[in-house]
Amino acid sequence: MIRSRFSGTDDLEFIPSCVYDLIFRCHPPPSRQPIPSNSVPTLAATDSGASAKVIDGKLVSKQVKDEVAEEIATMKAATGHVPGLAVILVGSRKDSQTYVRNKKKACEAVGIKSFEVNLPEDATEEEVIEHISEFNNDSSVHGILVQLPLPRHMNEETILGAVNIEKDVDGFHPLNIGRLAMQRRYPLFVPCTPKGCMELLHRYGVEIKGKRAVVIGRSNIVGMPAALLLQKANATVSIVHSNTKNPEEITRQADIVISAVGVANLVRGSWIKPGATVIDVGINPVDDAESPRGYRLVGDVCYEEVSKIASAITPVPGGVGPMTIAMLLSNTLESAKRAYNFK
Ligand SMILES: Nc1nc(=O)c2c([nH]1)NC[C@@H]1CN(c3ccc(C(=O)N[C@@H](CCC(=O)O)C(=O)O)cc3)C=[N+]21
Ligand SMILES: [Mg+2]
Repeated sequence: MIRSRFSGTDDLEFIPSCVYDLIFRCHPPPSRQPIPSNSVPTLAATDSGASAKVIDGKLVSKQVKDEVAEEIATMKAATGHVPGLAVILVGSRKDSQTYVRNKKKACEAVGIKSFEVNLPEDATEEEVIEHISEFNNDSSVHGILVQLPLPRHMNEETILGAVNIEKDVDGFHPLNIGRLAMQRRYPLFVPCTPKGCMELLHRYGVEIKGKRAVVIGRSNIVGMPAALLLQKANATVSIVHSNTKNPEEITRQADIVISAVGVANLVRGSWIKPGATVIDVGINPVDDAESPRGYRLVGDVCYEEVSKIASAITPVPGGVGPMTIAMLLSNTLESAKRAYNFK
């Protein structure tokens, strides 16, 4: 054990030297994939009164999945190996079960082997960590995802910190987050939802450098990493949160808005600068007797109003959600490529 250079931060007071190397070694920046020839068309500015271009997350996620599937086939032919993703689900939340089932299906569709562990709500932290350790030591597993939220008696940071950072395809390990926050440093993995937002901006040709961006929400899994990614892409970034005095006024300055707060229809037309690009991460259930499930999903953004003012907007569903899963598959492939030294 060696002393870390972070004084006063208890969590990082003692860290193994191999981890220390990983923090301070400058990991090469991820290679930018070229925009494929079958890519979505570049956005054109819309006239006032016209409606915004729809940023189609379903379409882009399909493109990403096709690219991932093709690379996996090539890797399998060359190395004999396929990527493996392990998902750990604790408890029996219906929404979490649905997400995990969808992830499993998505893995199968692209050729990723999936592993699943289901633990009861009253499982102990130690049990969860035991399973994580097993997957850490299993060379056929390249990605480990602990479905969130965890039951309340568990310490999220302890559990996420037990994942080998080289298999942390969610990008939630404190060391991967730390590197995301550092200048000229790169994490081994970027969290899937904010990465999906950036991928949408990239594939739709939205310029980020020098632009004003506002992120609404500061969660560990979306808002905070989204703000860091936008800043790394050279935007000027503000974060609007529950204590912000004038959220509407600040958001109206933005060329790019990413909203991730979980409040249905919070962002009204009056919050948006004409021509801005709006990425809606919210997935909020609202009662709807006509829908087969008894509810439907709406975003944080009042689509009716904002789509008349923005130049581009993601729908809910069919926007960021499908991209989250596509980025998870892409991160898992990247991890396997690193493990087998396959370029
Ligand atoms: N360790 C961990 N990693 C996660 O990435 C993670 C998590 N925990 N916990 C929950 C959130 C949420 N999340 C979504 C994934 C896909 C859709 C998605 O595909 N949504 C579809 C619709 C889904 C529907 O219709 O029910 C859409 O927006 O079009 C949404 C949300 C991943 N999360
Ligand atoms: Mg994620």
